[in-house]
Amino acid sequence: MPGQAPGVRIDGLTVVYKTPAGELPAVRDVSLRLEPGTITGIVGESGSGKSTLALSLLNAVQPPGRIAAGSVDIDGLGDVVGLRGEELRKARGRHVGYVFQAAQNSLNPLKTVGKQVLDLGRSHGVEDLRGLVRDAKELLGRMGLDGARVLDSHQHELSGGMRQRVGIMLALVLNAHLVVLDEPTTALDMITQANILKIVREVHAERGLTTLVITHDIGVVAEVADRLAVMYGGRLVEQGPTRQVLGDPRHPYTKGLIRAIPRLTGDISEARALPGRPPTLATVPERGCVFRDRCELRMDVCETDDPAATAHGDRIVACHAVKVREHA
Ligand SMILES: Nc1ncnc2c1ncn2[C@@H]1O[C@H](COP(=O)(O)OP(=O)(O)OP(=O)(O)O)[C@@H](O)[C@H]1O
Repeated sequence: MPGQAPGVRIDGLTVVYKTPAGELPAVRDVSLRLEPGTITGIVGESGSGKSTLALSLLNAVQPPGRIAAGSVDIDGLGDVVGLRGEELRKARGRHVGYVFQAAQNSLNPLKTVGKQVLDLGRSHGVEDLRGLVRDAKELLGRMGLDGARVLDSHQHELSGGMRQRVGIMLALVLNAHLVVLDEPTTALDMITQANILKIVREVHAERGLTTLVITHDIGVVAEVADRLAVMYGGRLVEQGPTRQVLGDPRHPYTKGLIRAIPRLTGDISEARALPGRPPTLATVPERGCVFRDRCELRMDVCETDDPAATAHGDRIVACHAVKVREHA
C-alpha cells in the first residue's frame, strides 16, 4: 500500500533526565526529517542519545526523563509531544510500530507469543484476529522461523535471536506505516543480521513504510538506510544520504566512526579505533562543541560556541572546522 508512508518532522527537540546534578540533556536541540517512504539510520556510540530520541517519537520518555522542548510532528497524528492517554496508546502500535532496545526481554513470560499477538490486536481494535495471526506467522516465516511453533512458544523457549525476530514481527504486524527499530539485530550473528535487514527492507518497500533504524553499528545501517544521521553527545552532528555520508564523511566524528570499521574501510589493517570515550550526561560540555575533546580539528571557537547544524545541499553538518562544499 504505497502512498501511506508518513513524513516526520522533529524540530528543536530537547530531552532531559533528572540527575543529582539537576536536569541534564540527553538529546539537545535535535532537528531531523524522516521523508515518507525512506529508511533513516541513526548511528552513534552508546550513550549518545539514540534511544531517548527514538522514545520521543512515541512520546514515551519516562521519568526521570521528559521532553523539555521541541516538537515531533507525524503526518496523520500531529505533534505527538502533545498527545496523552488513550490517544497516545492508540497511536503506538497502530500508527507507529516499534521495537525498543532489549525487546528480546520484553515479552510477557507467562503468555505464548500467539496469545500476545491476539492481545495486541484486541487492544487496538483489530477485527480480523485470524488474519492478524496469519500475518504474524508469515512474518516469522520470512525471518527464517517456524511461525506456528514460535506462536505456540513462551519467551523462555526462544533464543535471544528468535525473540529479537519476534520483536520485529510485533512491530510490523499491526501494519503501522511508521516503524522504529532500536538495535533490531544486536543479538544476531552477522549472516542472520544481514538476512533480517534484507527482510526489513523488503517489508518496508512492500508496505510503503517510513522506517527509522537505530544502531551503534554503522555497518548495519549502511546496508539498509537511505539516509544516515550521526549522533554524538545528544547532538546530531551529520546527516545526509547514506552513500554520501559513508563515501565522503565530513564531520570528524563520522570520519572516526567509519575508520573504526574494517568492513567499511575494506582493510582490517587500516581500521583504527576512535581514541577516547564519548561523554556521559554528567561530562557532556554545557557550552561549545560536544565532540571537541576527541577532535583532531579542534579550534578555539569550539570551546565556546556550539556549532550550528548547517545545510548544504542534501548534507547537514554541525562543525566549525568543516566548510561543507556547496552541492555536496
Ligand atoms: N532513565 C535515565 N536516567 C538518567 N539518565 C539516563 C536515563 N536513560 C538514559 N540516560 C542517559 O541519557 C544518555 C543517553 O542515553 P540513551 O540510552 O538515549 O543513549 P543511546 O545512544 O541509546 O545509548 P545505548 O545504545 O547505550 O542505549 C546517557 O548518558 C544515559 O546515561
